[in-house]
Amino acid sequence: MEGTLTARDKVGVQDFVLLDAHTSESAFMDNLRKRFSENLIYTYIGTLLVSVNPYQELGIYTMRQMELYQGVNFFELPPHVYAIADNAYRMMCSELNNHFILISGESGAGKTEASKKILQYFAVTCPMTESLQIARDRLLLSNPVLEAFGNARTPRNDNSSRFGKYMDIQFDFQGVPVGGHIISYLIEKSRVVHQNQGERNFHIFYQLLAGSEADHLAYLGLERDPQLYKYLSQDHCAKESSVNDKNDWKTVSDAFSVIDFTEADLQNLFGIIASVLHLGNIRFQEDDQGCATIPDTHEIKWIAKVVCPLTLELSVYARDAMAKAVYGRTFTWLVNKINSSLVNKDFTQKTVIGLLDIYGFEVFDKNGFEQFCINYCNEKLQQLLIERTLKAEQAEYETEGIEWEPIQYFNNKIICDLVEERHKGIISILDEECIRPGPATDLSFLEKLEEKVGKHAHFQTRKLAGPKGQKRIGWMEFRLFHYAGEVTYCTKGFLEKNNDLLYRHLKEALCGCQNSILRECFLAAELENHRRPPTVGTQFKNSLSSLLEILISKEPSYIRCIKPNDRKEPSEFDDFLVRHQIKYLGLMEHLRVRRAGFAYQRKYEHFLQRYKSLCPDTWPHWPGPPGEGVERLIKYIGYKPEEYKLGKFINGFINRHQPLSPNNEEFLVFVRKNYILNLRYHIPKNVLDKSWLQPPGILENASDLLRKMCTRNLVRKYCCGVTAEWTAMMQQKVVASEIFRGKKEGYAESLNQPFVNTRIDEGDINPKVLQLMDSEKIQYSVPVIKYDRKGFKPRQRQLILTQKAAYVVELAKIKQKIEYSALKGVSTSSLSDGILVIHVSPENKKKKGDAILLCEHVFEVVTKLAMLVKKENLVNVVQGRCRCGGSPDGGMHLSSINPVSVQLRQAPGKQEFDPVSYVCKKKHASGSSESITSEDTE
Ligand SMILES: Nc1ncnc2c1ncn2[C@@H]1O[C@H](COP(=O)(O)OP(=O)(O)OP(=O)(O)O)[C@@H](O)[C@H]1O
Repeated sequence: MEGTLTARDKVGVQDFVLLDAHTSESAFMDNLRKRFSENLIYTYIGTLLVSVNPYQELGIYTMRQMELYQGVNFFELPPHVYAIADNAYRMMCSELNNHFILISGESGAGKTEASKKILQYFAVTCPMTESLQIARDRLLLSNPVLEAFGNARTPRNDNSSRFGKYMDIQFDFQGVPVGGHIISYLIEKSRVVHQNQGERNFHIFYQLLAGSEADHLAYLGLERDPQLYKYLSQDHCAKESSVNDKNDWKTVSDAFSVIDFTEADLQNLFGIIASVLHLGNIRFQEDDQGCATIPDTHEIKWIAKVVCPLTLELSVYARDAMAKAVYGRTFTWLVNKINSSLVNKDFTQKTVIGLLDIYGFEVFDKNGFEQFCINYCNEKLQQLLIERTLKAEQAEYETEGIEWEPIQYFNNKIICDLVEERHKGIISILDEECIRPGPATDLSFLEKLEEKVGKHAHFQTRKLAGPKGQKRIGWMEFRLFHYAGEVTYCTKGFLEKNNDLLYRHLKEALCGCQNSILRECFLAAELENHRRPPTVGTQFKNSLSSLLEILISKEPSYIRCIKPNDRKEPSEFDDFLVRHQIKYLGLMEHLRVRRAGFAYQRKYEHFLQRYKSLCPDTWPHWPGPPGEGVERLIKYIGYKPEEYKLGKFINGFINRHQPLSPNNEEFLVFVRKNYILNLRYHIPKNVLDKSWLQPPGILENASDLLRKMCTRNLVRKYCCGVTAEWTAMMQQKVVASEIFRGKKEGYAESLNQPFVNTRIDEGDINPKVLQLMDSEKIQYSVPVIKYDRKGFKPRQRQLILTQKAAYVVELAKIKQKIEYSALKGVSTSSLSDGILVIHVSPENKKKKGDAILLCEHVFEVVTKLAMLVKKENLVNVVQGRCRCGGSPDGGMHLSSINPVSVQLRQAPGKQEFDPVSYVCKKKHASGSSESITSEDTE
């Protein structure tokens, strides 16, 4: 096989494993350079693909090329990113397991391009049904949208991803791509308010200005020139970009329409983008008391009214913090929105191929908190690579009993621990500094680091470095010796960025704002929650740990991208730069492991299936055990003994159901170890998760015991986490189930909506009212009821209501009309009409009548009302619609309703009852707000 490969590939070797001088870095470099100069940018190390960015279009991504690689055995064609994609896809289809492709390399090395090529390959070559074309288009078109909002120009890359991206492509049992899911990691929010020399803000700002219609810009209060905006003009080069913003705007706009964004979504989204630009242009002046004032309120009218007695410096900080928070959360909203358009609603089992395109290792002249996070992420991914290749491969040879010379490699776990270890690592120390009382500063954080990790071999500061090293480290800096090289970080801004705080009153303003995207991003519940949110560092650490969990349970493929020069030039191969990347990407170590082992490793069954036609004894069918068939086949072809090795697997496998004996002993140990090791990645996550890794026959008893232990543990954990409020809510849910299960529409959907204690409170009403508000506003004084476990508390609130908000008034009427002792029962219809009727005692009825409510949370309100008056049995779920008068067809009988039932008298007979339209009609008739008070109706 090797011979044919070499003959076909005249330029160097297309698999580094075939290099004679496989330990020589120079030989590796020569091969890479030689191939690059002939525009052969791809080379394998076994199944790992090394890709060198050509910085030019090479014509190697055509339809013809895609067809060529489709379904062809991995080593039969020259190396290509399509071969990696195809291989993962074929394995997924034949072995029905999940895969991921990890694409790594430094900024500008070609990761995003590689992931796009893979996505295109699947889109073109996978089987497709007409109805699923939309899923495919959405997968493809999510890219330009995410790039517009998450990418920016940096000195290293005109289209640099400033967020990490993991995308799952889901396939059905026929291998058709049917959906997807994207997880984003740590978008670089600081870029919104500040960019270094030669860099730009996120593309979308420039695209909107360059491509949007003039009247759209006017509507947003924007001018076309980016230089007019402080957040876009810091580097004085916004216009000289090689990026074509106008064209890109068109692409992005077209993409939006495919991925399910409504006009309203887009209006809100670009309203936010415009607001961020206006926000950046707000200037502050100091008044006599040292407070900041805003001399020119022109911009404010485009955003909102903001009044705050802050100093000049704090005002600038607050403005920028707001811009960052708004952009960051809008980006998360965007990813969620794209996900909802990619979701596949058919819940049959899917297999997935995940694509991980995450920021590469970064070393700038000045490195801050962002670089610290990015490089920590790269350390974690290197750990994964070590675990899954270097370590795993060596362990496998050992298990298989194949002769092996251990390979030395640097295990970077020590650096991961330095950063992430609980209570001891840099992130914990930073968190402690962020929350401790007293004046914590970036400098005090640095001092804490020196005190706590000063002795670590991979950490250094100016104070700790000897006289020689001192000059190269500043007073505010610390240095980490990463696996990829040393990086000096400036601690300035670490505390602020890790805290990522937003003034409460700004949050309040955002919670109540009219833009529905922002209202989704800034929930009122956040203001009520007084617990400190996890810091950015801790959130990032947790999300990386979840990412690794996702990856570790899948079969890996790797693409290592290399950047040939810093000037984005085609055909320029900078030896120094490339050598450095080869080193830190661990390519030589990887090659040594692959070379010491065997380049091609397959299970006996798969090998035999693929090559059985080469030997008359195995063709068309080998009757015996596959291992023996392979041996026969290989001897027939004429391989020398040193050219192949057969693993032990096979004898043990055959005798796996026999009692323990030397024949199967090793196999059973291997199976046990494998199962336990695998099990740790498939442990159920919560008490409802009933999944469990299928055990091999010999481990059924052990697996059963383990499962019980695990369930007990999860139950204990669950019980420990149950609060008094939660218990109370669960009791309410049980009552709700007794009342509604099987009787009322929408009950099943209501199950996962939590009951809350303060449903009818200021916080709840205001956003609702605001949402419903239209131009016609009326001042309205209304008693608002707050109910909690102690009972109802009336309050008087001055609210601004519109007609459409009248249902709030309806709800408020209860208090005016009835006392709880008078409550005799509650009725709802079996439909999802949101209507409930509260029946009162006959004496009360004379005065006030039953109360009819239109309410969004019927299940909750009815349950709580019933429990409050201890009359669960008196809840009546009536079949059919609410009708006035009699109800011969079984609808809800409302004839007992007294004065409030003016509407009933006005709408006699069996007409449908609609409180909202009634109230609206009534108001229109009188033309005054009083017309909808209960006094009036009486
Ligand atoms: N296979 C390729 N063929 C042609 N040009 C390429 C290829 N790969 C990358 N490039 C060029 O290099 C540029 C940078 O590549 P890309 O954006 O993929 O880098 P990256 O590794 O994702 O960087 P970052 O980490 O900054 O996001 C691309 O915009 C494109 O111009």
